[in-house]
Amino acid sequence: MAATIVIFGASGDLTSRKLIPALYQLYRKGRLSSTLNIVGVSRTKFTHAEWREELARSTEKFVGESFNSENWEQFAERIYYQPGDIGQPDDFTSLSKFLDELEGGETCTRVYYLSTAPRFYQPAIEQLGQAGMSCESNGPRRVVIEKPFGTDLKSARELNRVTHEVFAEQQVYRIDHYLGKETVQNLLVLRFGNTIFEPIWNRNYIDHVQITVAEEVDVGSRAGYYDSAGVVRDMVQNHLLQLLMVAAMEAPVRYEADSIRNEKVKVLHAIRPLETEQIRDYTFRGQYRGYTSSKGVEPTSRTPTFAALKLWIDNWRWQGVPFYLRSGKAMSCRTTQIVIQFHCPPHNLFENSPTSLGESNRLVIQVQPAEGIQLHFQTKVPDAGMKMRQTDLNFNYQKEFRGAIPEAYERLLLDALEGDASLFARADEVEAAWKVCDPILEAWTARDKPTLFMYDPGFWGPDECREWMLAQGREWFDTCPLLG
Ligand SMILES: NC(=O)C1=CN([C@@H]2O[C@H](COP(=O)(O)OP(=O)(O)OC[C@H]3O[C@@H](n4cnc5c(N)ncnc54)[C@H](OP(=O)(O)O)[C@@H]3O)[C@@H](O)[C@H]2O)C=CC1
Ligand SMILES: O=C1O[C@H](COP(=O)(O)O)[C@@H](O)[C@H](O)[C@H]1O
Repeated sequence: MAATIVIFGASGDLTSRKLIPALYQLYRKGRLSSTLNIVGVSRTKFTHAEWREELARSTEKFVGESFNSENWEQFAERIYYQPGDIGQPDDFTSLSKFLDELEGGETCTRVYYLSTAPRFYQPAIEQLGQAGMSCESNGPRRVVIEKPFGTDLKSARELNRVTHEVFAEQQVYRIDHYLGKETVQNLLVLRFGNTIFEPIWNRNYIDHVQITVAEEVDVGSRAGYYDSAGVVRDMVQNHLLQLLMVAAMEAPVRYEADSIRNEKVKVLHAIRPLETEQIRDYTFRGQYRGYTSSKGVEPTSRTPTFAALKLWIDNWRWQGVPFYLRSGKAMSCRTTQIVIQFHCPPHNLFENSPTSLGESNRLVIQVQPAEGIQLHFQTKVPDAGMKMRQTDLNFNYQKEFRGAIPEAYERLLLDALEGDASLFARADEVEAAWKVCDPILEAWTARDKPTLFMYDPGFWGPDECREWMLAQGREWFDTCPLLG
């Protein structure tokens, strides 16, 4: 079936940096229908040709060597631009007419991608409804909504309510680009496509799980947005909780959107709610030195750029196993990793048997940038009695498959066009994620809020966070992945 993707926020950063490069890569790989049209909408007065020229420049910059100008010219023939303001109903009438003419009245899949500031999600959805553009009489109609989906539980519920007045839930694709990352999907394969991991993936063998999303970059040019959001809204509510769900969920019955999302949301429901008096013991907030000098940030800002949480999942599998989540900007290196830390052996047979967690088995899932998996285990040192040493088995995606790892947006855009919502968040899922985060956000802004610890850029967050872990007999896995 023919398809049209309509991008609201056409002149914006996400469109030029991620969406169009991803669509171009899909085209280059022959994965897009030859009848796909791409229509950009924003207020800037581009002609079709001007927008194509802009995109040629940005796409060349962002896809690097894989850019081919001949190929681009063919791809660009299907790119159109329609100026429009989300606040103007007439602009939706004109857009609807333009799309109908472009599609020639044929049955056609339409995907509306909301890549604008979050305050425009609700009006854009309402306008699409008023213009009759969600009606599926001439083919499927879907809406992709970028993150953040709300700023707390109340606003997320309201956005869901408004969305559901116009689109049925199966038409709604709430994006979290971490779910489009190859290694996150590989975690599903690791867990449910093998027999050896599932029997040990529980409280009997696992001491704790660490999920780290460390960024080397600071807030950069997004300081204005970031200062009102902070790390919990920007990273924890979405990306970190998604990683936690995939690591902790039960096996879905089928690889199909609702089976997967049913299991994921059960994990969120099982997270023990943090009582106000526990927030001080179970959460940790930090800010990198120099943050308040960034352009767009209040000099007195107390916005956290670093967070660490200790969460418990109250179910049969995970009882007694803490999940540590940590994320921060301006840290030592860029790394997203999930560490499954196994218990020490129950009996010390050898002279230097592992007696600390740091020496016992550990499975490290490197989500990015050195995509891969490492298993740390003990081996005998040759010719040295029964002395042992920690070593690892190392699977590296790039070495194994010798191809570039596709951008998350490639997979997600293709899935949205094909109607597969498995890697998108469902309404109840985003609300349940806010239910986990709201008490933290409230306690962190209350009068007697916990200390905001400072850290130097280029480190693993505040020293006090390391000490907090050590006091629990555990250590953060502070290792930058080896690249190349
Ligand atoms: N950039 C990124 O890396 C990421 C972004 N996101 C999310 O994606 C969304 C877009 O982000 P980003 O591209 O960075 O934002 P930008 O500020 O770069 O772009 C916003 C876009 O919205 C358009 N716009 C603004 N007002 C209107 C209006 N009244 N009617 C129609 N269009 C309008 C702007 O164009 P014009 O002024 O021409 O109208 C522009 O194209 C945000 O929700 C963000 O949170 C999520 C993850 C990463
Ligand atoms: O959604 C966001 O994600 C990016 C990090 O994404 P990654 O794919 O580069 O890991 C983060 O920098 C940004 O603040 C946040 O809004």
